[in-house]
Amino acid sequence: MAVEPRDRASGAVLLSARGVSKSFAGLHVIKNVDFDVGVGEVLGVLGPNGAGKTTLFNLISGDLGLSSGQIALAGRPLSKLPAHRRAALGIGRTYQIPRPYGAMTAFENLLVSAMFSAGKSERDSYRTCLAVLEDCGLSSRANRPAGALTLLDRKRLELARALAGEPKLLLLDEIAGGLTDEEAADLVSLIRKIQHSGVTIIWIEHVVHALMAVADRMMVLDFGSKIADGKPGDVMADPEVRRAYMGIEA
Ligand SMILES: Nc1ncnc2c1ncn2[C@@H]1O[C@H](COP(=O)(O)OP(=O)(O)OP(=O)(O)O)[C@@H](O)[C@H]1O
Repeated sequence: MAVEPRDRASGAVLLSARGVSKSFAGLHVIKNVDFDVGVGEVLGVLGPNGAGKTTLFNLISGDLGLSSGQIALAGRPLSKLPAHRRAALGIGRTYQIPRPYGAMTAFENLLVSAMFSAGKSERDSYRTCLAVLEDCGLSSRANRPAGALTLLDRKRLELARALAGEPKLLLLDEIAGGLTDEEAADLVSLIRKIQHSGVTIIWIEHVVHALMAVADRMMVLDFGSKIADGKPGDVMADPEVRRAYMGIEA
C-alpha cells in the first residue's frame, strides 16, 4: 500500500479524468471535467451544495456510469469496470452518510472490506483489521455493533472500512461534517497519517480549515464545471471561487 517518498515526488499520475460528463434525464450534473491526481497527493474538492462533487466520486468508484469521457487509474481505463472491480484495483471510498452493516461489529465490518476489496485470506485480514482499528482509534469498540456507535466513531469506522480494503486511492466524502472542532482536528491527524503512509486521497469537504490542513491541491466545482484547480491558498483567493462558494463579490 505504501509508496516511497520518491514516488510522491516523481509526479506520476495515479488517477486521470478527461472530458468527464454525467447527465440525469437531460440534467447536466458534471460537465466536461478534466483533472489528474498524482501518486501520494491529497486533492481537496470544494463546491456549493449540488455542484456535482459526490456524483464525481460515484463516477470514479463505479457507483455510477459516465455519460461521456474517460477515467483511468494508473493508465488503466475504468469505464467498463463495475464498482467491485475498481475496489479490487485499489479505489476505496467513504460515503457522506456512513453505510456500515449496522448489526455487524466494527471488526466484522472491516473484515468484509479486507476480504472482498483487498482479496485477502481470512487470517491475513484479521491482522490488517486489527491494525486499522488501532490506527483509527477504534480498538476498544471492535466488538460493538456498528449501529450502536457514536457519530464520530461511525465516521472513523467509515474511514476504517475503506482502509481495510488497502486502497491506493481513497475518496473521502464530507467525513468532517457534523464533528466538533476537536473531533475534526483528530480526524485531520488521522488523515495526515494515512497520507504519510503513501495513500493518494481525494477529499470532498465543506469544513474548509480541515481540508486546508492537509490538501496539496484544491479543485472547485460549480454547477458541474471545474472553476479552479491549484494550490490551496491561490484557489481560496480566486475571485470566482469566492463568489461561487462563499458568496463574496470581488
Ligand atoms: N441519481 C441521481 N438522479 C438524478 N439527479 C441526481 C442523482 N444524483 C445526483 N443528482 C443531482 O445532481 C446534482 C449534483 O448532486 P451531488 O450530490 O453530486 O452534489 P454535491 O456537490 O455532492 O452536493 P452536496 O455538497 O450537497 O453533497 C444535484 O442537482 C442532484 O440533485
